[in-house]
Amino acid sequence: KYCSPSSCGNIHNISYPFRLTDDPLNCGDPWYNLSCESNLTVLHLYSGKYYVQAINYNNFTIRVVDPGIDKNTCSSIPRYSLGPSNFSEFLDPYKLTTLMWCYPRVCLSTTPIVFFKCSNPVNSSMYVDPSTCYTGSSTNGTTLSQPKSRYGYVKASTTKASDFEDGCSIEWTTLATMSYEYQNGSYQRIHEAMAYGFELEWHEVGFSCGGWSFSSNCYPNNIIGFFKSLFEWIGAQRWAVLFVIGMFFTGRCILGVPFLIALMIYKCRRRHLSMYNNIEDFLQSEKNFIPIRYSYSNIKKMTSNFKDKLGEGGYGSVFKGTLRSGHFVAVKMLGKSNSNGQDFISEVATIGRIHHVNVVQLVGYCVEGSKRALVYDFMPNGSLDKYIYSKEGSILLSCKKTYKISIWSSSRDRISTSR
Ligand SMILES: Nc1ncnc2c1ncn2[C@@H]1O[C@H](COP(=O)(O)OP(=O)(O)OP(=O)(O)O)[C@@H](O)[C@H]1O
Repeated sequence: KYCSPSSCGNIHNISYPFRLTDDPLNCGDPWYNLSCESNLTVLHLYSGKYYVQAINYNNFTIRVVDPGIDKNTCSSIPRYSLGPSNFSEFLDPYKLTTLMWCYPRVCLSTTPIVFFKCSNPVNSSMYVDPSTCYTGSSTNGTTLSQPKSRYGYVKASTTKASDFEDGCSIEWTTLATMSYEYQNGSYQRIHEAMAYGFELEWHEVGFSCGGWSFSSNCYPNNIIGFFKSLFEWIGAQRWAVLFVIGMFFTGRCILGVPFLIALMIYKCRRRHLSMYNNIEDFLQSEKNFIPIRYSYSNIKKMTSNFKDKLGEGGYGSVFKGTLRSGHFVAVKMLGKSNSNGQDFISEVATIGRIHHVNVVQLVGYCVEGSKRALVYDFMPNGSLDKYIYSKEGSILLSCKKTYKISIWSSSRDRISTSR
């Protein structure tokens, strides 16, 4: 219904329900096919081909003319025979109907034009002698092409059985849209009306599918009908559908990848944040016991940018540092920590609380993002294990002293060797 209009010859507005035979299948209604032949728009009616003169979409009428009629040649006669009975009397969406228009002063109707052949001359006002048209005078009903024994007449109105004159038979009929006053006029007027053509009406009103409709097809109102019309629609719009699917997947790729990256970053940050939260919560709850908190820049400063490395333990490297007071410290950088900061928490929670002459003192700590450090008193003689597990011959401690230290030592090995 929404296809752009087609055109052929003088007819430029061929649109729904009409369609040209070459138009796309989804355009127009197949019941209203027109063909374009030698630049003339043709309507096929029964076995005849009629030239379309005009299509009026406001009053739903199409005007056609018989190709045999030439408006300048009075002797031209219709090529095809057609009568009112060929058209529906009802408002039928699939059939054209004859029509009658009545204006305030005049009524126009699609009138049957009946061509008679009679064996005797007829004296009736309804029977018009066509020979008057091209001879200028009556030749008693004979036309130039007719044998003298037969008399030709034309009657422009609906013909009942009682209208038949003796010895007359119908040769052929055609239609012309004309007013009533033309019906009783001369053959010239009747010929003019035939050259104007006849109007037929189509009916869009009352066209209801009652189910799933697609283009001019109607499908039953059930699931199968729905899918049939859906697939037909997809078939007709396949380029648009392919475009939308393509856009969908392209969009997914373009937007999906950054979205995935953003999601991963978010998840990662959440994990780290929860770890930091664990530590911060612990520090808040234990603030009465725990030692000084240093910033990471403090740590860098006190270790002169991690210049002097003392050793490497299970959790990271230990560097020598100096506090502002001049006091030496050992700074343990917790690098290989477990994910939720438990190692840091347990170290601070245990060592931070212990104040014993034999246990190395935790002076402070640093928590800044993923950077964590523990600051201990510096033991100038190094780790106890250096003495306990030293190679044979280099033992500096007597057995008695080693035993004494062992008794005093806690589960941790940070015990002052200076004692
Ligand atoms: N307070 C300190 N004073 C001087 N040196 C230290 C101090 N703490 C650690 N060190 C040095 O750093 C090294 C590593 O210490 P760290 O405590 O990290 O390791 P560890 O005791 O061997 O193992 P773990 O990580 O399981 O405790 C020690 O061997 C020692 O030489």
